[in-house]
Amino acid sequence: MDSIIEDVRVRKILDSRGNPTVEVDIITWNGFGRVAAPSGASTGSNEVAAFPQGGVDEVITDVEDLISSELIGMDSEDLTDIDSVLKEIDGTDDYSNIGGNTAVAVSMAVAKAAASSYSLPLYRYLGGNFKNEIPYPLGNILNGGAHAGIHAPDIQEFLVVPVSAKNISEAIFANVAVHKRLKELIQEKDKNFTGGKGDEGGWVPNISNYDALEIQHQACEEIGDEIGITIKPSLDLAASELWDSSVEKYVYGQDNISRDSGEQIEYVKEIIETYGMFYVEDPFDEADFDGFAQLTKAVGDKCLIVGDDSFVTNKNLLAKGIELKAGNGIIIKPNQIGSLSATYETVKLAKENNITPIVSHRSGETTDETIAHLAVAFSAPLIKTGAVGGERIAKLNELIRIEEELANPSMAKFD
Ligand SMILES: O=C(O)[C@@H](CO)OP(=O)(O)O
Ligand SMILES: [Mg+2]
Repeated sequence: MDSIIEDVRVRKILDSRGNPTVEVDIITWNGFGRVAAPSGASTGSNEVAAFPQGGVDEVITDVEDLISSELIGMDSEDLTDIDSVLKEIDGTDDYSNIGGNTAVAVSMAVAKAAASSYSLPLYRYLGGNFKNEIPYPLGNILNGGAHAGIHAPDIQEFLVVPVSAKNISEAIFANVAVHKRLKELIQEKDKNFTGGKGDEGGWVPNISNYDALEIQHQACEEIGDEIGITIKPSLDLAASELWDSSVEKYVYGQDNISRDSGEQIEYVKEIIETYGMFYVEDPFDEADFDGFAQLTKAVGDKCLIVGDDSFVTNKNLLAKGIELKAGNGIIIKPNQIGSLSATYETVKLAKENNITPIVSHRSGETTDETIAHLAVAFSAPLIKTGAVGGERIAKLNELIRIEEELANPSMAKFD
């Protein structure tokens, strides 16, 4: 009774890029859940459709009534049933009628409302009482590619992980210390740098990919020595954005260099070895499972090789990746797949096969903090959610609050 859905409200709100997105409220007899959907700029081609053709406005005018008439009276605890109902209402394979962002916001808001109906935080409702591990934050310190303007490095994300931090506060402040130091190092390389930032709050300088890798490494070492924590560099190459199928090459415009698949493998391998990369996401085009497999075989024992656009949080694509050994990590973004139940199934399959799940934000975000709860509930050892910026710190600060609530908190362990 406490968790029966009494009302569903959908509204149009702003995201961090100034684009419209949906926010959903689910009201139960004794609870309330609110979730806003994020959106990507470098999206995988197999992601579900974010919105119907008419965009967020169509969701508000047509879709809201359809959803609320079906969901009112259902029990918010029956999430898999509710996710099936949403799929039925939509009637397509990719949520192109109601929008994957609408579906996922409803799905996650239903889970939050169920948790709230029993006065539980979401991470505990989903993960149970014994959860006590906090994920390490992957902080974004320099932005390039589709998250930045022209003359930025081609590599999309230069990230850092404070792998020996003892608690989340130490971890988060280590990341921002690197972010701050990096600004000083950029100013030495790019005399015209005005302090500009990209979509995820990392700096956007006019420097080469090589220079960016060098100062990323330097900033990690310097801050690590100063505060006594090991901080490791990481990358998201978002290589589908670099792949030009007409010439079958990865095009690095900022460096004026193109690499074929074999050269790309060598290039990424060399970067991992030279800089001691902890984590490398999307080093190849989303369809190049063979490239992923070769790199994983060569350096997968010392670096996480992570699929984002290749897997799009889809358990069937992950199953193919497992079979081909195309990576040892998977990015988890609920809005790529359109429901919390499907997200969970993918996480489960990953864990059963020793594939590390990394819960992640999108480049277009809101101040919604739900993914912080998901990362704890799923026992994901890493969360990728930026280092600075209101929509990024919403998740990081929530992790500080969650850690405070846990009985015997510890940082996550890597298997
Ligand atoms: O590629 C990525 O991993 C993400 C988030 O960092 O970017 P986007 O949301 O633009 O897909
Ligand atoms: Mg990515």
